[in-house]
Amino acid sequence: MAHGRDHRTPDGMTEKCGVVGVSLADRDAARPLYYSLYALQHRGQESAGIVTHDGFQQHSHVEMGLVGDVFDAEDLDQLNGPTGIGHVRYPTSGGVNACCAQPFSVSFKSGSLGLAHNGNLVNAGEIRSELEALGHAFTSNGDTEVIAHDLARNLLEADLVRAVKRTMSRIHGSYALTIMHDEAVLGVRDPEGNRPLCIGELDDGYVLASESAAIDTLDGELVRDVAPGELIVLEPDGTGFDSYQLVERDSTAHCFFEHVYFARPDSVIDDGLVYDVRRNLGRELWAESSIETDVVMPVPDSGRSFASGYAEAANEDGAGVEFAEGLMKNRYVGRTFIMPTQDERERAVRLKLNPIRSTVEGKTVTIIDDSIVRGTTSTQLVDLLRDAGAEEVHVRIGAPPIVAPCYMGIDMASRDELIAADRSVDDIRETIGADSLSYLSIEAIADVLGRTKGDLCLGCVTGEYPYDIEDERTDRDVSRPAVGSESAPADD
Ligand SMILES: O=P(O)(O)OC[C@H]1O[C@H](OP(=O)(O)OP(=O)(O)O)[C@H](O)[C@@H]1O
Ligand SMILES: NC(=O)CC[C@H](N)C(=O)O
Ligand SMILES: [Mg+2]
Repeated sequence: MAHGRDHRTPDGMTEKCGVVGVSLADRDAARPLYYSLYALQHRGQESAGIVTHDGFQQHSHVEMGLVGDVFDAEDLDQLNGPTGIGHVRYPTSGGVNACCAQPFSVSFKSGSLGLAHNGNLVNAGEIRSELEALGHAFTSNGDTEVIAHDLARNLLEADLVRAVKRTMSRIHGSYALTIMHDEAVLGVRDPEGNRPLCIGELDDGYVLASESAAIDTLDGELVRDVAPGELIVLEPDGTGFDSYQLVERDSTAHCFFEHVYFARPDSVIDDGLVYDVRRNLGRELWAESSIETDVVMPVPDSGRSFASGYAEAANEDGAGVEFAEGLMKNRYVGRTFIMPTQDERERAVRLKLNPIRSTVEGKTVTIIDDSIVRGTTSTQLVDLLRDAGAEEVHVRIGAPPIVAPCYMGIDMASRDELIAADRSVDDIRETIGADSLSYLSIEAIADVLGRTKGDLCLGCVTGEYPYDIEDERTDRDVSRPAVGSESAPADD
C-alpha cells in the first residue's frame, strides 16, 4: 500500500529504493524493466520511473505512484531502445514529489545521462554547494541529482570509467546506482557494500538489480553480486559485461537490516538466500531465548521465516510446539512502520492483522517478529491476543533492539520515537504488555551472516556508525550530517 504518501513531510524519510538496469540484444528493454521494478515494489512506493536509449536519443517516463499505476501499455511502447534503467523510490533525501522522482536525466555537452540511486549520501550538501558555485542548476533538493551532476561534470574531462571513479571518490554514504550514459548501462555499488546490487543473465542480455528476485521475474540467472566499490558496464548489445574494481576498502559496512527486514525472502543477497538467513536467525533466537509455549506464531509478513526456524529448532529440542499462522493478514495493507503518524500506524496494524481466536484461546502463545521499531505492532498484538483468549503472550524478536536512527536510508525514526532508545528490555516488555520479551544478539546476526561485526553496518543497534557522521541529529532530515573525509582513490 502506498502508506500515507500524501502526508509525508517534505524531507520525510524512509525505506529503501530499488534500482534496475537492462541491456538486450534485439528487443526493447521497457517491459523487462517494468517487470523487474514490479518485483522490487516493496523497496519503494512513492514514485517509479524508466529511462531507455534507442541509440539516438533517451526516452523517459517518471511519475509519482506505484509501478502498476505509473506505466500503461502506451507508456511502455514509447520507451524505445534495447537498453535502459529503472527506479522505485522511497525518499530518504529531498522532497516527496515529482522533482525528486528517479531516474534523473541530465543532458550535457558530451551526451545524455540517466541515474537511479538506492542509498543515502552524507555529504550531498557540500558537493551541491560546490557544483552550484560552478554554475550547475538543480531541479530537486535530494542527494541523487548531486551524483548525476558530479558525474556529468567529470564526463566532460575524463572517460567513462575514470569519471565514475572520480565521482566515487567524492561522494560518501551508501549507494547502489544504475546509470545510463548514452546507450551504455552501468551499475555501481558503494565501497562499503552497504546497499545490495547484483548481476543477472537473460537469454538475450544482462540485467542489474537491487535484488535477485527481479532477475528471477525475468526468468534470468543470478550471475553474482556486484562487489563493494565495483563498476559494471553492460555491453550495449547484451552480450556481456565489463568489471572495474574502482575502490577497495579494508572493511565493508553491509546493512544487516536488509537481510532481517527489507529484502524479499526469495532474494539472494551477498551470496545468502534471505529466507535461509531469516530461518537461521529464528533458530538462533530459540537457542538464545527458548521458552515453554503451546503455540509459535509469526507476525506476518517479515516474521514468517524467523518463526518457522524458531519452531523447527524448538521441536528438534523436543519442545513439541505447534506452529500456527494465527495472525491473519489483510493482503491490501502493506508495510506499517513507515507510516507518518502514530494514529495512522496504529489503525494500519489493526487493519492489517487479526488473530484467529481458536489458535490462541486458553494457550501460551509466542509471537515471533523480525524487529521492534516504535513498538506499535507488538503492543497492539499482545493486546489483541489477550483479548482473543491467550493465557500468556511471549514475544521473540529476530534482531537486536533498535536504539539509534539510521542515516543510510532506512526509516528508523528519531531516537525519541524508538521504543528501545532509552529503555531496558524489561521496560520494553512492560510497555508492550508481554509476559516475556527477548531480542536476538548482535553476535548471532554476525554469525548467521557469516561476517565479522566490523564488516556490518550496525549503527541502528549500537549507535556507532561506520560512516563518520559529525552531526548526529534527533530529527528526520537525513541529508544534513557531514561525513569526515576518507582517503580518496587515486584518479587513475
Ligand atoms: O515496532 P514497529 O514500529 O511496529 O515496527 C516493527 C514492525 O514493522 C515491520 O513490519 P511492517 O508492517 O512494516 O512490514 P512487514 O509486513 O513486511 O512485516 C516489522 O516487520 C515489524 O513487524
Ligand atoms: N530510499 C532510497 O534509497 C532513496 C534514494 C535517494 N536518497 C532519494 O531519496 O531519492
Ligand atoms: Mg512486520
